[in-house]
Amino acid sequence: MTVKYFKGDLFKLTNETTSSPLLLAHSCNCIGIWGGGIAKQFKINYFNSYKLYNKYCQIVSNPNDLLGKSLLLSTDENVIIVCLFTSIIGEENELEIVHNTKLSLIDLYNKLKDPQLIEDKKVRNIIINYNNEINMDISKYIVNMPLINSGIFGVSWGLTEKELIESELNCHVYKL
Ligand SMILES: Nc1ncnc2c1ncn2[C@@H]1O[C@H](COP(=O)(O)OP(=O)(O)OC[C@H]2O[C@H](OP(=O)(O)O)[C@H](O)[C@@H]2O)[C@@H](O)[C@H]1O
Repeated sequence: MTVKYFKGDLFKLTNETTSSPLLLAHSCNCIGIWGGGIAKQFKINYFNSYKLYNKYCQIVSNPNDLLGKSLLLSTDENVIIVCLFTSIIGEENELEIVHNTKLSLIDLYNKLKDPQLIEDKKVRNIIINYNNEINMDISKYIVNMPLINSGIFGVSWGLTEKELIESELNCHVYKL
């Protein structure tokens, strides 16, 4: 679908009011660490959500099972954090990470379309209510993100961008 670019810090969005639920997405490893890059900022800003993510990763016996999946986390604010599990811990090659990105975007789309798949109860209710408002038109959602995969995961942006364009989601990309 569409990819639009904006200049600046992703977190500045949290000062604005939006008509749709505020989704802030980032690529995550599958071992429960938000240790560097923008993930570290998520950990500082939303520590309770970090604990949910960490616990979720610990419960899974094999981190491979998370690859290509998404996880929606509630926050204490009006923000939903979207984790895209695109790499276990950054050791895969670019094409593998990009493939996992494609799958995790499909998983996110499916969760928005069918909120019963959403693990977090608070998020599930927000999505159910908004879906009623928009008559299940998932194109009304905006997935806000930085240049995912292009920092610590080392993937050329063009490869990730192609997957965003080919996905069924509208993405807004914030570029520092
Ligand atoms: N506030 C902000 N607003 C907008 N853009 C911002 C920003 N802050 C940074 N950026 C940019 O955001 C892009 C992505 O760069 P990042 O390196 O973060 O992410 P990535 O997707 O390559 O990698 C994921 C793994 O990084 C961590 O790894 P560890 O835990 O240390 O293992 C995680 O946990 C994952 O596992 C780069 O263009 C940064 O300039």
